[in-house]
Amino acid sequence: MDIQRDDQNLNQILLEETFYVLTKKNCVFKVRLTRQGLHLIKESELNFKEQVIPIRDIVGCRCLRSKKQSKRCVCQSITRSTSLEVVEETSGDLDVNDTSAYLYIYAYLFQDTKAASKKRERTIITLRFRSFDKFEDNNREAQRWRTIIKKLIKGDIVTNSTILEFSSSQKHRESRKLLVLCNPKSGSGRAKELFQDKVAPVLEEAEIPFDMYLTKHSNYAREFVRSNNLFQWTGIITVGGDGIFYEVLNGLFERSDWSEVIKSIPVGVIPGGSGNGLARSIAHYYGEPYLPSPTLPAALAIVRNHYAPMDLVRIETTTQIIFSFLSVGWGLLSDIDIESEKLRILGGQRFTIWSLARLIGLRSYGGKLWYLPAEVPLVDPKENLIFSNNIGSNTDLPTEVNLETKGRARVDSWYSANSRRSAYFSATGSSYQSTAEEAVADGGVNSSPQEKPRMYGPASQIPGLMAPVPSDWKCISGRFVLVHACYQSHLGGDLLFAPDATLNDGRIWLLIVQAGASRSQLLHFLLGLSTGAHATSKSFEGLVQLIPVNAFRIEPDMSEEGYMTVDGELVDYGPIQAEVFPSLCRVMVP
Ligand SMILES: Nc1ncnc2c1ncn2[C@@H]1O[C@H](COP(=O)(O)OP(=O)(O)OP(=O)(O)O)[C@@H](O)[C@H]1O
Repeated sequence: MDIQRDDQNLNQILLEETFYVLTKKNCVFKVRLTRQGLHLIKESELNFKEQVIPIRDIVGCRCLRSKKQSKRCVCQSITRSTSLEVVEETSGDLDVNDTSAYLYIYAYLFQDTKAASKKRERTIITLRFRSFDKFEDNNREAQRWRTIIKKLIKGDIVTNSTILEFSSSQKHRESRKLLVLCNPKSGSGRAKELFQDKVAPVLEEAEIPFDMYLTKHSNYAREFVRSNNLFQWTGIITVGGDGIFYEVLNGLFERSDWSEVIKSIPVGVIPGGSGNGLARSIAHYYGEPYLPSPTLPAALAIVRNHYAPMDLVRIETTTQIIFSFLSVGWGLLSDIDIESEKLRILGGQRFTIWSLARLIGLRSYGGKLWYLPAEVPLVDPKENLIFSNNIGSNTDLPTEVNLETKGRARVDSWYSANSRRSAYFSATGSSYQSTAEEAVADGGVNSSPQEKPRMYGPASQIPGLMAPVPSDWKCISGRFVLVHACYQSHLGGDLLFAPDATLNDGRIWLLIVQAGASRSQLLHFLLGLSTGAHATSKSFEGLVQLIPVNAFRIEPDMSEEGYMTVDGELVDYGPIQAEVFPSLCRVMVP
């Protein structure tokens, strides 16, 4: 019953208007706005067709006016079609003869024709309000639609009384401002361009301002978040790989006000590095198409104002405390990650080549592994694995839809609104801080790098690293090819490590491969990591264990040398322990 009421609520008509397509005789569109989305209902003499643009696919909308046409050159063909150019209503360049108000609605439609070809397509719907003689009246109508659409995108409650409230001249004002920290050296060194070309345009469409800082050196982002007043921003975005996110996260825990910050300021990630495990995992949990445009689900996550709690893992080594969001590694996978650094120039292929090299010169490491098995799952992972809100848009919309209200005689030859080709308007108040400029907003970033900052964060619930392990922990001792823990589904863009993991399942997924496996078995295991087959296929039984745990400790044989990594970053080789803190921070999700 509740569901039915919800459905009715979703389909309640909030706004409705009739528009016309003047190029097609007698083609009338009824456009309705409901909590579910924008309904384009085509009514012609012969048929009736409804297409819905779900609210969750809409990133933003803006009201514009048509631009004054530049004077015709005498040599210009009079038959050349003039495309509509639009400007802000405050522009001195507007066409005063056209009193229409144009509402541009930007959407990224989810298309799920075949499971293999899920994708999002950018579409612009243009509604031309022209029923009144005066621009002010047309604009009031357009602004009313814009305000309500923006409220729905943000997830605000829209009632009949709020609609009335916004039918006056009240305009939507954006209250968000983001801090963007970009590592220009990550991946192939194109993270800044990636942000400017792929993400900034979506933020502009959503009219979300941001301040962007480029990191100048390793640990820059960490120092930045540790020492600046973060409350001037409503969210922090990292652009780069998992390394820059790791810096930001640990910088947050070096603040005495960490608890308030992680509760009130969500973090988001734009994948631009060579290791993008977190971004890939978030797209996976929410059923968002990741390839060929990995930045799009991340950009949508930022504009949608949706946050989800994420587990963090507190790591203790003999020298430091770390807060980790992705992984702890010892053995084969860490060796490949760290030692292939010297082949960086090869891009992603470095991992494949070094995997083969490491299989030929296979190593194992002696030591002890203790773990505390996870109790009954906090949530059923199967229920939670893919949480997709994607309503297939069921649309066959072109990339532009231009509709107008009936009204005054046409004053221009209309069509071709902003499209993929369009230049973007600058978002109000956004700033780019170049590498040449001082990035220090509050003057604190470069202060005393020698001083080791204190790590705050929640207190450990398990005995310290040097204390005996509790009796209910299990122990495996011997030689290991690898022990790798991960708390996300994906360890990297194409490594499906823990197929059942979710953002906040309260679990660490511990992968154990003991010595004794043949090279060919290990080759199959490494190949299986790309699809998750290592965890699901029976052929790996006895070779590979994937155990959900709440905490673990590794004590390597210190007479041997090796690598240990946390979130892909090298840490001191030696005893290490980890415990999960469920839902400790909030991340932006699509
Ligand atoms: N301006 C900079 N110059 C050099 N190194 C930087 C700079 N900014 C950040 N770093 C360091 O680069 C490291 C890797 O960053 P990131 O994860 O963003 O990219 P990546 O390509 O995925 O890296 P990797 O493949 O090494 O994990 C981080 O540990 C960070 O400390």
